[in-house]
Parts: sequence; structure tokens; C-alpha cells
Amino acid sequence: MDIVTAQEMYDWDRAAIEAAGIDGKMLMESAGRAVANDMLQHIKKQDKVIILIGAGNNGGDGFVIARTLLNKGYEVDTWQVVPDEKISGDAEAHKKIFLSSGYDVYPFTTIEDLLPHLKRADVVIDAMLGIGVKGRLREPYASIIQVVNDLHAFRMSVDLPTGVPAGEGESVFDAFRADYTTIIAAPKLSVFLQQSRPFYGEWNVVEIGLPVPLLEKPKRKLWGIDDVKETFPVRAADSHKGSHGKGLMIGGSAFMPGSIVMAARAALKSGLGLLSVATVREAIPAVSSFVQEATFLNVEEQEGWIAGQALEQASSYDGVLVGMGLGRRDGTEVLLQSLIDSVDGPLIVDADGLYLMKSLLPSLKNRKTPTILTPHPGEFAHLAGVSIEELLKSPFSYSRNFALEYGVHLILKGPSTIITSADGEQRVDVSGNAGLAKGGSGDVLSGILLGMVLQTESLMDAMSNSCVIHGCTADWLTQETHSETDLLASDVIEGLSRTFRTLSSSSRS
Ligand SMILES: NC(=O)C1=CN([C@@H]2O[C@H](COP(=O)(O)OP(=O)(O)OC[C@H]3O[C@@H](n4cnc5c(N)ncnc54)[C@H](O)[C@@H]3O)[C@@H](O)[C@H]2O)[C@@H](O)CC1
Ligand SMILES: Nc1ncnc2c1ncn2[C@@H]1O[C@H](COP(=O)(O)OP(=O)(O)O)[C@@H](O)[C@H]1O
Ligand SMILES: [K+]
Repeated sequence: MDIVTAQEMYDWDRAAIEAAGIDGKMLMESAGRAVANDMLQHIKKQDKVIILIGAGNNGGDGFVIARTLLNKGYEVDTWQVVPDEKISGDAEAHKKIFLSSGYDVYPFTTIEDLLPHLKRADVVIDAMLGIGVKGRLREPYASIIQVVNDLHAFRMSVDLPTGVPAGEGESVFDAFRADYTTIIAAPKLSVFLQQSRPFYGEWNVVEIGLPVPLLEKPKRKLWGIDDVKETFPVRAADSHKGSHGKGLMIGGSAFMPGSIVMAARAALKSGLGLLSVATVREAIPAVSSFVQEATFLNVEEQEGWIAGQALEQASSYDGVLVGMGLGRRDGTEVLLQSLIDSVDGPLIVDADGLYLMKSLLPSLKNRKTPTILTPHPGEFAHLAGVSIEELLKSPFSYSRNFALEYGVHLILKGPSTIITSADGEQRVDVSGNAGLAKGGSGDVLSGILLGMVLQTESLMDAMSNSCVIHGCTADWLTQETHSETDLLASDVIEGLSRTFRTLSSSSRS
């Protein structure tokens, strides 16, 4: 499913009207009806519904929604929160149809006048502003929102909650706090941003009759388990261990053997053919007792940590993952630089490896094979040289610019994980839950990633699928056997069995 900016949405609108000849009023009718039917899942017949109508086309959708609900026998009061002269174009046409159908509109005068009506409502539908909002809300929207957000009524928004910008870059705004949002045609960027996500509540996207073949595709989409099912590699019956990738993992220390254990187990559980683990001698007995399937390379150490050294063997592997439990000692950059220069296949860098990578970034531009960086926002802010707050305001642009500048593939982790390829294409994964907000989750993801990257033809599919497999495994576990409180990263590794069973049975059917 595509993810759009406001401008891309307006371009789609224009394609519908100008290229496909769909009349604007017809599009609004179809959008309003689709939204109304979706919202009906949350409205009971006995509910008192208030719909708030604003100045633009979002308000126009509101007239269609109100008429649809009234036609179906629901009790709806329709409040126009701006003066008549502000309602124009297709919205004005739909207001006329609404009035001519025999329905009434209440004109907003003061908050004091509206408040008692709002207090009696079970459901408040926000059709005030949509993607056209600019800057901080003016009156009367600002006051209405302040009052409505304190009500007990169930709040629903049309397309996006009034006041929430459709795109990135703004972190301070007042907005309608929806319990549920019916999104028109495609989710907007703000659905996935830390600052705006909570205003949407639960959400769903409805199809409104846009001419799909004529729509310019943004290089940005949502990736979910159905996409994984379509792109998941089938394991050939006559394959051998070499067909499924020979991977090397470098990390762990005397103090952090667990991180490499988790990454290694996750990689093996993800179908990797052969795995070698390079770690300090002292950690090998601990690691090997949990990962019997792997072979080991011992690397030079200093005070229990991996020392800065070139690792010549690295070039004989199909792909290399480095960083978990590596430590951040000065000098370890030498190891990373040698990997950047010598690894022929994909090089995945996570955790401490990312921290050490900062001074080496320019040399990534020379790599002929893919480099994948998997930072959380703190690590990415360090690499990009911005504050976390600034980064989280515009994670799509920061990711894209960084990936293009250094020629790297990037997985920016979080509740909405943004996956960016070196050519700027982006995918978003929203699977997973707060049970993953624990040390070790990232190590498990990196392990899955090494496994998938070495077994999937498309690197972008491998990266996006790894994120969804990781998140969905956590979701299934918390739905069925665990809670977000007790879920451990190692439970996610065990849970992969169920996920892969589902995926391999679907790819055969
Ligand atoms: N683009 C599409 O393909 C379709 C869009 N539709 C609807 O149209 C909406 C977009 O319509 P518009 O472009 O008219 O945008 P809005 O409905 O968001 O309204 C924009 C108007 O709001 C006012 N406004 C903007 N910022 C404000 C602020 N900070 N304080 C107070 N007033 C402010 C301005 O007067 C502006 O004209 C979508 O969100 C969706 O609901 C649907 O009708 C059908 C198809
Ligand atoms: N609240 C959350 N909802 C969904 N996924 C989450 C949440 N918190 C963390 N995650 C996921 O858990 C993983 C955490 O990675 P990271 O921060 O590197 O952890 P660590 O390095 O401590 O193992 C990422 O895949 C991230 O997307
Ligand atoms: K709205």
C-alpha cells in the first residue's frame, strides 16, 4: 500500500479529475460514502452522533458522510463550524444536496452554544480539516478541538485528525485526538511519525474509486505480512547448505556474549545455510553452548573486547554482520575499515558497529556491494549529526538523504520502522509492539536480516521481510502466549518457528 504526501494526494486527485474524467463531486461522493461505511463499524444504532464540518473538501466529505448515515437511519447532528461563505466548490455542491435532501445544518456560533450538544454525543466525527491544514489551527478550530478532546465521546476523524500535518517537519501542533481515523485512499506520512501517530488512534484506509493505473506511484509503501508471503523465498527441495548462504557474524565480547548468541540463533532459525561467529576466545565456550550449529573464529582481544585488526577471512563469506557486543573502544575502527574494504557480499552493521562507523562513512561510497545499516533513532542521530528530536520530526527525509549520500541501505528502527534502499525507495513496517522495547530485540532483528539477505534475491525484500517477520513474531507471541511485559528477545527467536511455518506453508499453496 502506497504512503503519500499531501502533494502526491493532490496529484492523484488531479489525475482522477483531469486524466480519467471523474467529476470532483462524484469523487467526493464516493470518498464520503466509503468513509461512512467504514465508520459504521464503530457506531451503534442508538448512538447520538455529531459531525463537525470545516471549510475545505474534508468538510465536503463530511456532508456526504452525514447524509449517508442519516439515510441509513442514524441520529446525526451536522454542525458547520465556519461561516457559509467559506464553503465553496464541491463542498458547497454537497451542502446543497444535503439540504435539498431534507436534512438540516446547525451553524456554529460560540463554543458555549455547541458544548451542551457535544456533551450529549456518543460519537463525534471530525470532518473539519484534512490534508490542506497549514500551520497552527486558527479559531474556531483551536477552541473546538480543546473542548472535544476532553469529552468521553468516541472520536473519529475523516482522512486525518484536524490539525495534524499530513507530512513531516512539524512537531508542535494542536490537533483532534481521534480514537479512530478512516484514511482516504492512502496513508499520509504523518501516520508513521512519533509526534503525530497518537492523534490517529486506530486507523483504516478506504478505497474511493481513484483511477489506479493513472496514479504516479510514490517510492514509498507500507509493507506487511501479506507482502512477505508473496516474496518469501521457497526452499528448493534439492538445495544444499551452500545454497542458503555462508554468513559471518563478528561481535560479542567477554562482557556481552549474549548479543551475539541471540543474533546467531536468529540467523540460523531464519534458514541460513552456514554460520561462523568471530568473537573473543574467552566468549567462545559461552556462545558455542547456545549455538551448536555455528563454527567459530577467534579474534584478537584487548581486555576482553575485540581489538582493532583486519579480519582477512571475512572476504570468503557471502555476507557479514558486525557490531553486536563489539564495544566502542578507540581503534576498533580498523576492523570496520577492513570489512568495508574487503567484504565482497552484503555488509550489515548494527549496534556498536554503527557508533564506530561515523568517521568511516565517506569510505562507504566506494563499496561495490551493499552496505546495510540498522540504527535505532539514537544511533542514526549520531551518524547523521542531528539531535534525536530533529531526526524524529523528519525521519523519511533524513533516511532518504543519508542513504543517497552514502550509497547505503538503511533500516531506521522504531514502532514504525522505515526501510530505505540506496536508491531512495522506502518501505514502512508497523508490526511489533512495546514488548520489543528491550535490550536484545535489535540483535535478533540483525540475525534474521543476515539470514534473509543471503537467501532472498531482492535486497529490499530481504530487509523489509526481516522487519515484518521480527515484528509479527512478537505480535503473535503477545496475542497468544506472552505479554508485552514478559516477552524476551529470546522468546522472539523461539517464536520464529511459528512465523516461518506460516510463511512456508503459504508459499507452497
Ligand atoms: N485529494 C483527494 O483525492 C480527495 C480529497 N478529499 C478530501 O479533501 C481533503 C483535502 O481538501 P482541502 O484541500 O480542501 O483541504 P482541507 O479540507 O484540509 O481544508 C483546507 C482549508 O482549511 C483552511 N485552513 C488551513 N489551515 C488552517 C488552519 N491552520 N487553521 C484554520 N483553517 C485552516 C483553509 O481555509 C483551507 O482552504 C482531504 O483531506 C479529503 O478529506 C475527498 O473529498 C476526495 C478526494
Ligand atoms: N514500541 C515498539 N513497538 C514496535 N517495535 C519496537 C518497539 N520498541 C522497539 N521495537 C523494535 O525492537 C527492535 C529494537 O532494536 P534496538 O533498539 O536496536 O534494540 P537493542 O539494541 O537494545 O537490541 C527494533 O526492531 C524496533 O523496531
Ligand atoms: K479531519
